[in-house]
Amino acid sequence: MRIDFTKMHGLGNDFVVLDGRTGALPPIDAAFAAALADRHTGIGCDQLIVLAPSDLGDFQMLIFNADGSQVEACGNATRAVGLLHGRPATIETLGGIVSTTPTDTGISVEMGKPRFGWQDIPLGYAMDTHAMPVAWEELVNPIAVNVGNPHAIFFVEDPYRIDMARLGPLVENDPIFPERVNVNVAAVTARDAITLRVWERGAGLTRACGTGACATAIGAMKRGLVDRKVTVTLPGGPLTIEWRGDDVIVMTGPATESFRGSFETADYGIPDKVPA
Ligand SMILES: N[C@@H](CCC[C@H](N)C(=O)O)C(=O)O
Repeated sequence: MRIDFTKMHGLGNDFVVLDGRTGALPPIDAAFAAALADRHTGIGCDQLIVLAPSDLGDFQMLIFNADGSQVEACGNATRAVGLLHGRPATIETLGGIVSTTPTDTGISVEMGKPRFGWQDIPLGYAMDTHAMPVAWEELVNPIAVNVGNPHAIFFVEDPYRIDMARLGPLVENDPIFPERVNVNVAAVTARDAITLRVWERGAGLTRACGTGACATAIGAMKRGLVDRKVTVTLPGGPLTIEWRGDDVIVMTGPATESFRGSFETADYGIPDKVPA
């Protein structure tokens, strides 16, 4: 079976998008997602995005990390899919309903409301996620913010001096985070500016992470370090994040289509059979 795909990115965080809104796709499992995402033997991407019909929104967006794990939210992919759709959309995700609107300055996304609180950890007690008394070498005292998916945010002097390739996986896979976690290292440089690098759960160091930018901005606001609207600059470029008075996070930034193509499912070990 031949399947069309669109290769897209948001600030260099790249996606393969499969559109199953009108025609059926074969079942997508973790092995298929990881095979497509492989940069040497597949198409290559940080996340595989699958669009499907929805009863709750205009359509549904399924998100798979490069390691094949299925996750709840992806900010950059939401902008990319908003661009693909070409007009305002409400999108069902595992993390909730998000909505996208094309604007003069890019695609704007209402990401929903952040969640904090207490996290039950496998050590037999609950921990306040606003200021977790834990450390991984120089990464200390994170705030954990859930914006559909889970993030730990560490405020540091210079994110580019942190050895993310070594410390990222240590934090991501620590049993204190039962669902694993996205690891953000951030420096507040002004009341409206943050510099950020993200080690993504299931994908490693990416050029940008939209939900990471949202969670980090909210974490900094919660700690009183910045105002309610900030520019978060990632290695791939800037995003604007606003925490509105109604508690909803709004992210605005660019999205780009790189190219379109098609592949044979048999080349990825997928049987030539579409569910009825
Ligand atoms: N790149 C994304 C986040 C993708 C999911 C994340 N790695 C997770 O496991 O939660 C973004 O732009 O938000």
